[in-house]
Amino acid sequence: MIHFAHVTKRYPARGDALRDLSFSLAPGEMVFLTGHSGAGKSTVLKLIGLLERPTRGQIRVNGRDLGRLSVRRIPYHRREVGMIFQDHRLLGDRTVYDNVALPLVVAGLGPNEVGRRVRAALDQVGLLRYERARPVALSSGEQQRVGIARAIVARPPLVLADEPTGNLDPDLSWEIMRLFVRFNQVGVTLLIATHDHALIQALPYRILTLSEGRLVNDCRGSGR
Ligand SMILES: Nc1ncnc2c1ncn2[C@@H]1O[C@H](COP(=O)(O)OP(=O)(O)OP(=O)(O)O)[C@@H](O)[C@H]1O
Repeated sequence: MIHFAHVTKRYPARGDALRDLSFSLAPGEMVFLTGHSGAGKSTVLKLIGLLERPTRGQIRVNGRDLGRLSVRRIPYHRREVGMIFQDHRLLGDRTVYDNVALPLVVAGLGPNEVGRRVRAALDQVGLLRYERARPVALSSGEQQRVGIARAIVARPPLVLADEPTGNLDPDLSWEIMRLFVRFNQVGVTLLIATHDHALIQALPYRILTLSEGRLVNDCRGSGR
């Protein structure tokens, strides 16, 4: 599903954020990406979502060489990659329903299909009753779940999450992880960047560790 081959990313004036990074994720895997602040975790996710381009190396996602993707194909790629951010990035002046509907409206789906899919996504994250609320009226954990519903509403085969539990207490963090496990059980591939060592060690999933832009460990959580 994801192949990085000798990827280097240099931000002008900041040096290399990623250095000669190679790794692969098979379809259907759920993998955590960890490492110190500034290790390059967000940069990996941005490269996969085409929010940034590599300086060197090749990235393939879902069979596509991102370096050869024409500008016309970029929206199709983005539709196949659901992105979840720590700060939710919700539109404050729109309802929960409108926020979740956005990717489908942009994709040109009709209102009936949008309604069906938005309600299915809100149901999955347990927020159907809040569809008419504004995001500010919700708790941080609920806002994060709205962001998750928006990321999965177009049923992407790949979901990326950047510190999805960063602002949440342990109970809410577990709730979010249980959602991810459920998505993974129905075949979604997930790559989740996180600092939360206790959480990821307690789950039996693969853990990639970055340090200063290099992959320094590829192991599995103990699940205990
Ligand atoms: N847009 C940018 N312009 C310049 N430098 C950047 C940019 N984005 C990231 N960097 C730098 O690249 C390096 C890697 O940053 P990145 O955000 O990928 O790390 P991270 O592991 O996600 O960190 P954190 O856990 O703090 O979010 C850092 O040194 C950062 O300052």
